[in-house]
Amino acid sequence: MSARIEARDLHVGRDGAPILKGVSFVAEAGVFVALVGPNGAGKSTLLRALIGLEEPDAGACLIDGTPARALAPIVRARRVAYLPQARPVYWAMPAGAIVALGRFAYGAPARLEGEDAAAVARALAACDVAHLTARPAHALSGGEAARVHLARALAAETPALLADEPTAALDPRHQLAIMQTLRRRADEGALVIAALHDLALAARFCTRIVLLSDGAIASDGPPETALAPERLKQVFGVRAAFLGEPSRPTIVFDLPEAD
Ligand SMILES: Nc1ncnc2c1ncn2[C@@H]1O[C@H](COP(=O)(O)OP(=O)(O)OP(=O)(O)O)[C@@H](O)[C@H]1O
Repeated sequence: MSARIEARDLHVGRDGAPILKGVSFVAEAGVFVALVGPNGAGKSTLLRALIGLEEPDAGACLIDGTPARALAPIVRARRVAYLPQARPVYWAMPAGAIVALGRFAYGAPARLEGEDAAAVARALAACDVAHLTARPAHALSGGEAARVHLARALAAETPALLADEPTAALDPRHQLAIMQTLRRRADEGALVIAALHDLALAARFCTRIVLLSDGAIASDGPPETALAPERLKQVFGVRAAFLGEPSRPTIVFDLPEAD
């Protein structure tokens, strides 16, 4: 399994306003990258641009060396799975059918067989949603729906997986289980990039943190340097104290003291 995703001096704007202002980075197979930053920093825009859903104003996004927007959607879908931040479902589709969509790019028949069925079963188990497959997707709880949509992305078993807030709305047990699953995917050779707000989870499970601030990379490296307290103060405007074992950190945040 190989995957390489690259942004080269990427500029993306909307309605004449710049959102990403010269983002450059390369991520390769076998790494779990956390993309973190304040609300509005540009994390979702960057993930969308990396897979070709945003047209750069300047610069480029490359998937395995090819501009993302030049890849045919079916080819791109076999290389990169994407979990968007917004996942609305307005109709009574069974949750199991949503997960099965993860095999669509491989031409899977409506009634899954062989490797397609096995991949879906693995994803259902990883996201603890096998008991929900017959339920209509629009009638799931927020966390159940989030896990079903992640299972859809995991079922594709692509060399790269880009996930926008995969742990949002999840209870603590499922947050840990999902982070473990993503970590395992990377250890097995996939490239995983996840936008995350929980910095303690990011520091615990990811070996590389890309900290985005106002459309640019403020730091990029291992958790201990990319999430150093002075960085967090600069970027998030909070005081941060790391507690506990480095392998299982807890972070306590405080608002800055009044001058
Ligand atoms: N369709 C749009 N039109 C205009 N501006 C937009 C649009 N979508 C996003 N933006 C702006 O682009 C900036 C980056 O948004 P983006 O969703 O990428 O941020 P984010 O880092 O993912 O934020 P969050 O943590 O809140 O999910 C924000 O200022 C946002 O208001």
